[in-house]
Amino acid sequence: MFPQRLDSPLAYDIAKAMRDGFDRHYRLFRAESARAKHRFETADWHGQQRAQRERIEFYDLRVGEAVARLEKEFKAGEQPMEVWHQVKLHFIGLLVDHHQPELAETFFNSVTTKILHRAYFQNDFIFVRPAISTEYIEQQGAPTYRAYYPTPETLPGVIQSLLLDYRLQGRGYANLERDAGRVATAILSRFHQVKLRANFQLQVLSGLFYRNKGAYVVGKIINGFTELPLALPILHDADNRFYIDAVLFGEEDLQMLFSFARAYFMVEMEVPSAYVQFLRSLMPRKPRAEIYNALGLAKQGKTLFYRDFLAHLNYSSDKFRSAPGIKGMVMLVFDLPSFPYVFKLIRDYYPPQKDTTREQIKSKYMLVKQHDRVGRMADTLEYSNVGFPLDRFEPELIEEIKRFAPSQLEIGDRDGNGEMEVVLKHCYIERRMIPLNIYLQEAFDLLDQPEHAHRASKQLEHAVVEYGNAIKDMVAANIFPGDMLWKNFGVTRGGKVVFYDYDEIEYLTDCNFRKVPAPRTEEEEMSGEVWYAVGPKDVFPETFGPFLLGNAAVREAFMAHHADLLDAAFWQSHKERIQAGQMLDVFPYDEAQRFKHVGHEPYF
Ligand SMILES: Nc1ncnc2c1ncn2[C@@H]1O[C@H](COP(=O)(O)OP(=O)(O)OP(=O)(O)O)[C@@H](O)[C@H]1O
Repeated sequence: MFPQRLDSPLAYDIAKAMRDGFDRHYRLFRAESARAKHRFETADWHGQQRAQRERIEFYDLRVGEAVARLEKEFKAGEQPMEVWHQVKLHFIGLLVDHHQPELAETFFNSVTTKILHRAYFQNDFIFVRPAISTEYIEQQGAPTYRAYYPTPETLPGVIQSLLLDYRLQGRGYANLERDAGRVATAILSRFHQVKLRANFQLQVLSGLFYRNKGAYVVGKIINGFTELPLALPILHDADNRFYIDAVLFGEEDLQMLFSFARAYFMVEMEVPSAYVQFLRSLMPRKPRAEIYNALGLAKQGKTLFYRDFLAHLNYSSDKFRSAPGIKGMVMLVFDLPSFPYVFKLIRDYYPPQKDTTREQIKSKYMLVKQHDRVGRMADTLEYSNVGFPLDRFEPELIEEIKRFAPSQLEIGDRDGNGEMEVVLKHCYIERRMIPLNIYLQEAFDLLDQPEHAHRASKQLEHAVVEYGNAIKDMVAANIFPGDMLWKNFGVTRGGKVVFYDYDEIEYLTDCNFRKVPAPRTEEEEMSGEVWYAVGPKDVFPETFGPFLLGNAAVREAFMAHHADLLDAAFWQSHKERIQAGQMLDVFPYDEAQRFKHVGHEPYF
């Protein structure tokens, strides 16, 4: 019910305290993101990763502080409905000229739902959809992007200015002229058969995107009606001078850079919605939720994801079902065929070989969230008490949840609107992929059909090579996947192989990689059992083969490219490298795209 009067000073004070709470959050978030520049300039790679990890916690800390303040100063939880109606309206008023109104609304929802009791948890009090528009928000003197208007002749010079406009301090570019020339050559070779139009221009976001050991210029080239997305990775050479490593062009390359399987960027932004709008023009198929996530604004990502999900439910009629593939021993996984995500519940009981607990599993998922995911570990969104319409579930799936995760399930009319809901106490949501075992099986099936055999053998080889590359990228980032069976990996739309089963994941540096000892007696040799003592963190890489390489074609491809994964020395040497403090680059683009491999010299 819309209040007739806005006359409660208390409601105003509560709204104001909420906005102050949000402003404090964004100030700290932004300051931490801004410090990424200095860490990049000074090659503080460990600091960069630590900050990426720690920034994830900021939101919950600030929500907790705001809740405590509202309870202490205003006894907010005891205020009647009339006051809360007015709080929301005052809050809207306070956001009129705000530069992050969508984030502030989400913050309001987080704080409000923590304070109001479940019976009160009504959509009237929170922002079910945005109240304030994010269109055309501008800050004087701090434009979201910069535009440059070169001709083919001035392009190298313009690119030099474009790079210098980021005002990176430190040891400077090793050879700015060379790099600008290479970038200009790459751009002109993309446009050499087309007429350059009067509006030919480069637009680049005014903040650099920092992650791990890289900083990225992100923008687009416009010519006539064509727009070509562009990104330039800036790295350090051995003398800590900067250089441009490659030019990434087009939506696919940008999607790789912004993949859900990578750590979040640090970007200093006054108006995040304007960044999202610009990035969306580069990757129109990427949901806004994922773009907010990639920018480190995970709570906004979650909010938008849930809104998209509810909208999708309204415009679809299929049913939630158990996900295709081999069932998990610790996770119960389901999906909605028309929706490209899976939902994962932790089971209440695990078979004896899974010596774990709900808390341990959650901590492994948290480890992955905070770690550099190197393009090989899917990000997860974590939800509590999430509701789904009961009539959209296959009855078998409800039975499965009742049987294997009863503690997580509640069925009832939570909103009192006459519609029965399935409420799941805790679940993870992640991008759906094709499980690698299914992908391989499809290839095996086709191998027997002469007209498809060639394509199938290529598919198979690609999958096996990518699988090994995925493991090696994780190794580079100090991750031992634990359970390396095919079924624990998925194939993305872009053909990348990504890991998604985290319950046995360990830091590589915590594992003990060993060779199987030589048998001392004939009985030991013949026993067929593990006769040697095995510590809890011992790993015997040479024993992986029998589980993975039963199929001859798979074995051949694997041994040709990744035989080193079966050798304890390979793992041990990486462990020692990491222990010595070295951090490897895992580039979000193909090795072949790097300038050092691109043969042609610049035109200039
Ligand atoms: N992101 C995903 N996309 C598609 N299918 C998935 C995804 N995540 C999980 N699955 C399916 O659900 C199954 C179980 O998932 P997961 O491996 O996470 O569970 P688990 O209980 O940890 O498995 P395990 O028994 O190997 O420990 C997978 O084998 C796969 O078939």
